Amino acid sequence: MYQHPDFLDARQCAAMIRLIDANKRPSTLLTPSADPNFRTSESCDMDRWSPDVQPIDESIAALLGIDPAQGETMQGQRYAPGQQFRAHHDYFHENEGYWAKMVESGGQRTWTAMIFLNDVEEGGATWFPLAGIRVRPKRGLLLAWNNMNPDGSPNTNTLHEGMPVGAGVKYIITKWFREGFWLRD
Ligand SMILES: O=C(O)CCC(=O)C(=O)O
Ligand SMILES: [Fe+2]
Repeated sequence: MYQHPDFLDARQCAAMIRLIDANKRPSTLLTPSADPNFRTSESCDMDRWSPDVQPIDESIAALLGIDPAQGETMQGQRYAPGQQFRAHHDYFHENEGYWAKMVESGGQRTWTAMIFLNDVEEGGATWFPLAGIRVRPKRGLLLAWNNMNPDGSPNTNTLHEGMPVGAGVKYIITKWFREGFWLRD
């Protein structure tokens, strides 16, 4: 797992927060969970062609050395106090019903990049219980990790959780990359 402090400046973070507040709706899951509190945040698509988003989108791809066309639509996420995203992997489970659709949209997820857009008063850390890493929200801080092992198999040690916010509101953007092309012409 890599960390890049101050990847975004205060102005860029504020612009992303404004877009999230304007467009947020309840977050969804690819596979329904038996736990109604599995993912309680709100999310939105960040339009990759909008003037505030495009430079950020492209700078994340450049940092990772990945073609921007392999990147899914960036997600904005907002967690109010008590909201969370319980432990999960970002890679797809190839035995699930959704997998055929994912193959058509670029295949497996490889890298995840996420950026904290604000400092949070209490809680809201991103926790990797198997890797033993816990990162507190810090405005502008980017985290990146590869969900795959070198041989292309899913790295189960990337299990992670967006811990419940205690006080304040947590805003992040998340960018997932595919092994193939998400965008095609
Ligand atoms: O909110 C967090 O800290 C984690 C978010 C996350 O895991 C995701 O967007 O896939
Ligand atoms: Fe995740």
